[in-house]
Amino acid sequence: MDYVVEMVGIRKEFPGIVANDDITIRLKKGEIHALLGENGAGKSTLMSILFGMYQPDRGMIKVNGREVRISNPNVANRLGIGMVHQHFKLVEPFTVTENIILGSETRKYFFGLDIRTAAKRVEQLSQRYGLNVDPYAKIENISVGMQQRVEILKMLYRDAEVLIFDEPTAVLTPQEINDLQEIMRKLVSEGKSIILITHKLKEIKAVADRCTVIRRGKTIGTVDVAETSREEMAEMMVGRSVSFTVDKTEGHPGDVVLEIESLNVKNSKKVNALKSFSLNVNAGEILGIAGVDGNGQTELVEAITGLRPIESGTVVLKGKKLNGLSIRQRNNSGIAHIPEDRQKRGLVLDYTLEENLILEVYNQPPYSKRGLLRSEAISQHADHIIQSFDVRSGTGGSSIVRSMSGGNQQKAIIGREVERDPDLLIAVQPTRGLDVGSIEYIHKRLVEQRDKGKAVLLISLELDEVLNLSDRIAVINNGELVGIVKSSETNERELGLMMAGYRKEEAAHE
Ligand SMILES: Nc1ncnc2c1ncn2[C@@H]1O[C@H](COP(=O)(O)OP(=O)(O)OP(=O)(O)O)[C@@H](O)[C@H]1O
Repeated sequence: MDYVVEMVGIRKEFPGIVANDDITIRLKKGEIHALLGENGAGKSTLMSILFGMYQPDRGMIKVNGREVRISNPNVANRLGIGMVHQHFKLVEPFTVTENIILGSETRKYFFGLDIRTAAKRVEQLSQRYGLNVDPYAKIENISVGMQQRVEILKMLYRDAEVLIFDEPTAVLTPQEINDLQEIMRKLVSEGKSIILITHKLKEIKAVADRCTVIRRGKTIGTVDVAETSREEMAEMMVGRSVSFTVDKTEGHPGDVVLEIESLNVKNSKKVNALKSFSLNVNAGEILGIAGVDGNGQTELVEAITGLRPIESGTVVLKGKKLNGLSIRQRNNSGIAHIPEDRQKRGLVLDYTLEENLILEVYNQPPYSKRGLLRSEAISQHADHIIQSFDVRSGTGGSSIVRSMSGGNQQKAIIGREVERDPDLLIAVQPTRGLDVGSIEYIHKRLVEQRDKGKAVLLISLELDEVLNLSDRIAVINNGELVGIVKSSETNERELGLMMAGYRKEEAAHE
């Protein structure tokens, strides 16, 4: 059998946890091979080993049939292995070509003598694989989807034959996801081989040939994707059957909790991002915002939470005007916020999990008394959240958050915010990067919040999630409210049209 990469019996231990415990995965030439596993199952660790960032404690790696030792990423590159990380590693003020040659530049390139030759090669690669990237564009001026293509070009420029994608669609819009899938198909049709880490079973069904499932550091098996259902893969992954729909009864909305009236807000480029935007969210309801990324959702959340100034209009929470209040004052007024960017806004990565779980309340009893932190209360609080939200990490509350898997970081934030018992819970992309088992769990917790009488404002780019979870859906387009629909009376098609700017009545006739 023609395997381009074989990883056999890989073991990797971190303090307090065996991240990879005898894992085996074999990649055939020209296939898209999905790597599926729960949050913290050990996928990123395994791929970091293949990319030379970690050394395995045990096990063997073969590339094109030859046993190799991959001591660092340069060795991986030389062996034809490239990786697109979850968080891109690009220099914003540089151009596409400059970013691509960075690290592989010869003296010639460095002194700017031959950027043009490099740009030409970038252009050729871009055309060959249908990437459509302008070699001279600056990174700061191109979309996230384009930036990802630059990362792909970086691998191709270094003649990578094996391409590792670590949750590549987590940051993409639905259209960009389709485009990326096309690109992947093109790459394998030209003889490249792909390992795709993803939690999205739909995507695995759409593009992958085979799928290796791991659970808690161990290989469960490798299956042929065409012959395996989504349910079967989910069950292999979490060890129990998983429901893909949200179980919820009819909501019982109460009084208005959040009142937004004629809100005008500018974005970072000083362009109007919200235009006379009005919306109410009631107690006991989940109101979902549906929209293509970049249509004002981020600015809306920032205006409510105090991260962005309001030009005009009002934001009122339970009868109290929030305009002009500080972020802390708003927090104390009853707002909890699960932010879009968990690493930048949600966590202090070099703090412990315990410390992260009291970020907004560390100065309040029972966590501090007469200016002193009370470690026992802080530990108990952390243990409670770790237990009830199934947050997995090496050494519990004392784990440094940076070392935790992305999904477990997210569960920690959600636990922290829900436990604050807010009147309004703003959840932005709450299940981004989470496995299906955790998504099911988080959805239940959000519905539980609703049933307890909280107002939940959900912002998600996953239309499935908005439809499944919300009671009412507000569609936003270009900073304006297109309309509000009941989720029980709409469907993906109608929402899609409204997201493109059609009013509800027009969408019905399209
Ligand atoms: N550098 C490290 N130091 C200590 N523990 C680590 C380190 N890297 C990973 N871990 C732990 O190893 C386990 C596996 O993590 P890994 O990131 O490989 O999981 P994953 O399957 O990629 O998860 P996710 O889907 O959430 O990204 C986790 O419990 C994580 O906390």
